[in-house]
Amino acid sequence: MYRPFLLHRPLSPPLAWLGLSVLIFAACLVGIFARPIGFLSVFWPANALLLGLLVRYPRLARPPAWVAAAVGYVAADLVTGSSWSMALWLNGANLLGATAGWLVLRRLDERIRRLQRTISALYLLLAALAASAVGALAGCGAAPVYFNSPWTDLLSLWFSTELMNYMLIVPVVLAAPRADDPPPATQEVPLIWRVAPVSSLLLAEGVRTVIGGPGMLAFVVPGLLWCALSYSPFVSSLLSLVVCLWTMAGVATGVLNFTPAHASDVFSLRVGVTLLALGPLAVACASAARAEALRRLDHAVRHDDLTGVLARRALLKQGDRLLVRYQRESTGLAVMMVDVDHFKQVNDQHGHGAGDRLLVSIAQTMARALRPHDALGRMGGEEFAAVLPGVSPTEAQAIAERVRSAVEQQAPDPVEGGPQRATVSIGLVHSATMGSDADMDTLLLAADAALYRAKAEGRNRVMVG
Ligand SMILES: Nc1nc2c(ncn2[C@@H]2O[C@H](COP(=O)(O)OP(=O)(O)OP(=O)(O)O)[C@@H](O)[C@H]2O)c(=O)[nH]1
Repeated sequence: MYRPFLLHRPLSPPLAWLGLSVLIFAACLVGIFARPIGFLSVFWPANALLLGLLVRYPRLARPPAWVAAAVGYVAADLVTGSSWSMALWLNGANLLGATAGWLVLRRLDERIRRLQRTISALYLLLAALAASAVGALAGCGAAPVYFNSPWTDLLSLWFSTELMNYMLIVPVVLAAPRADDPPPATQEVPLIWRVAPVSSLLLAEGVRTVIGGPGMLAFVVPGLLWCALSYSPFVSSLLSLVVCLWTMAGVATGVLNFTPAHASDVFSLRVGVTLLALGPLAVACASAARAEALRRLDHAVRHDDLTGVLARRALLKQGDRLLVRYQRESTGLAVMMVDVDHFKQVNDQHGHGAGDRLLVSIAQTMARALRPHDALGRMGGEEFAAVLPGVSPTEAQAIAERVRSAVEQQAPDPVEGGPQRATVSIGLVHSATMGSDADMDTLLLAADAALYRAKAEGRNRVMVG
């Protein structure tokens, strides 16, 4: 069964704001302890987490969220020994930066925000640029006051660090799976192909450790692209986060054989590494958009566009599959053909629109009366069919009777002047009575013959073939 990564059931807002405060506090502590003494941290996840959560959960983004985040930020600074004035200045800049990014993303269509559109990566870059620029401009004046360094140094350091954090962390928060996501397409991909993309990343890591030099920064790009084509945007952005942070850590510790010659090269390195992640992110978004379009197309092809039940061909295919399986398991299955009685009169007396509405409501009533694993389809016009797997002939008859009675008792058309009552006639056959070599066509023909008799004997009844 598909397990969501993040909780779907929404927390009550006060609890969510409290959680946000605690999360920001913890994220700041992580950033502070990763911070080289007296200067800003390279890894500062708090702002990107705040931006990601505000965009992902619009219900959270109300004034108390900013207050909660501010409490988390300032508390973390105070417990680690910062002065009040420094805590207020730097965290005011943090909040302003995250707010700028939120303003860019907040009104976008949900699918863009959830990285399921090709354009998502560019919007994310725009938001990250805005957030980093605003945060850096608001905070850089603190450099001469608290760090005894020129404000321009802090401007470039803050901007490049923040750009990296936003570009790497926000996609992970936005694309993390939710409980109501459609289950991922179940393609039968052999294990070796599933692990190959991530293995290629590990290989590239090994190769670039040996070769070194500035070009090694891009050695991981083919692996990241392959991952983006093979995995979800969530997994792919998580891998980009790990690879890019590892790149920075590898350069800082000397494991990756490349040392920036000047201070300005550090800025260039950070921005370059960040932008390396943009390509795979764009590919992951485009690939998610394509997968969704294919899913919709497949759904449209397999379902009847008026009633939403299976289309004829899809029902026959599913019936064939079920027949093979349940004949082997010896319980067999039943097939019923259902035809709406005197439907022509509905069209003639109430109009085609009322006829369409009646077909939709009958399909819904039948779907409710059937069991969840029964297959219901529209064969054409006002004729439906259902395949009932794993039932005895007696159980099948009870289900068919339940369907007939549910339609007879369904509420009248809510539109004034619409049809008040509808009934269906049902022809039913069971595979056990048809011989072991009966295929779907044979069962449908027999069910159709039984339906014909149900009509002949007065309609609104079930006849067993
Ligand atoms: N509104 C609507 N009518 C449809 C649709 N498809 C077929 N029909 C109509 O369904 C009617 C079927 O009529 P008949 O085959 O004579 O059957 P009936 O009136 O239901 O009579 P019995 O089946 O003998 O009870 C025709 O008038 C078709 O035009 C549809 O998608 N929407």
